[in-house]
Amino acid sequence: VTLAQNGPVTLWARDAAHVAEMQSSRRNDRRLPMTVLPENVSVTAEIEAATQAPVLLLAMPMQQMGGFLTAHAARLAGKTLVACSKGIDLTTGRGPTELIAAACPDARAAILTGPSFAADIARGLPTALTLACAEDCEALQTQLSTPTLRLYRSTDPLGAELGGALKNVIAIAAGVVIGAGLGDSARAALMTRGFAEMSRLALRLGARAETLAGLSGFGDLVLTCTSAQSRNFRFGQALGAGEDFDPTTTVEGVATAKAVSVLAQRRGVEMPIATMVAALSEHRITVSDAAQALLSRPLKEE
Ligand SMILES: NC(=O)C1=CN([C@@H]2O[C@H](COP(=O)(O)OP(=O)(O)OC[C@H]3O[C@@H](n4cnc5c(N)ncnc54)[C@H](OP(=O)(O)O)[C@@H]3O)[C@@H](O)[C@H]2O)C=CC1
Ligand SMILES: O=C(CO)COP(=O)(O)O
Repeated sequence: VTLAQNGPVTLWARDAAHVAEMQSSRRNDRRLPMTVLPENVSVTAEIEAATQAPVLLLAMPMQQMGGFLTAHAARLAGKTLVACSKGIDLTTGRGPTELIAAACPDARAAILTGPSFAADIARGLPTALTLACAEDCEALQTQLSTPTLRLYRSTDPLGAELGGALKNVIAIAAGVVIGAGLGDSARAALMTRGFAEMSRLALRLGARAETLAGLSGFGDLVLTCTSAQSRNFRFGQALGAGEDFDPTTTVEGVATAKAVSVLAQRRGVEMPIATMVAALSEHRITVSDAAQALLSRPLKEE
């Protein structure tokens, strides 16, 4: 919706019935209710039509991306593929740009990530994001920025994608704290120690500290841990309150917590909060046992 201010946009979706509905109503009531699609957004179910452009934005749940890339690898060769997903693929332990590089080595991989709710961007509210690509991406930065969507460029896609993936895990923990009535002070402690463990893993994997401190890391951590608009936060809140949560809602932090626990263990990086979130999401531990386990860790220097 926001990119349509820069020129024509083609929106592809996999479900032909949903596409027909969007073409006639000019809205995506299933996914982004109340938003009218601008006239120069054409909606199609034909992947051929959607892959004519040189720049393609991939916006799907992380655990679906590997299958999509493999299925359409031939069509995606030579394109600039901008991942908008946040997470770590459970099967391979890879982030979005690493998945793209593995499935489509001839494509240019970039990631667009940072504090932003789709509904806010569509309403034209001011938003700032990180656009990261291993190569120079100044032209792409200009192409994808709009009067209300301000992109900062980075040459550290690994750091950007790890920040975006890991903040969802900490947001679940923040939601648990609030849902269980453990208080705002506990949430602030979890966010800070969460940021410490996000940075510890990311730096070990080769990311840059300044990327973690930027929009894609710290920025998105703050948004997701403090807003009830976040699905990861709300999922955690339900978990903390012992309530059910709609299983069809995309909650990226659940699979990512599992993937992170494996990755951290393999690399010998301590990630106590992510490990607790993985255990809580799988109901292997109670909220009070998780809180107790975190509080009783040996005292250390900050
Ligand atoms: N929503 C937000 O505010 C933000 C989301 N993101 C990230 O974007 C990613 C997607 O999230 P979001 O759009 O909110 O999730 P939703 O669950 O709302 O929508 C998922 C979309 O992906 C489509 N999809 C699912 N599986 C496939 C597949 N195998 N092939 C093609 N399309 C598929 C769905 O199609 P269908 O309708 O047919 O099911 C749907 O259009 C996540 O990684 C999320 O973290 C990042 C920033 C903000
Ligand atoms: O990534 C997001 C905000 O930057 C969206 O968060 P949720 O997926 O938790 O809704």
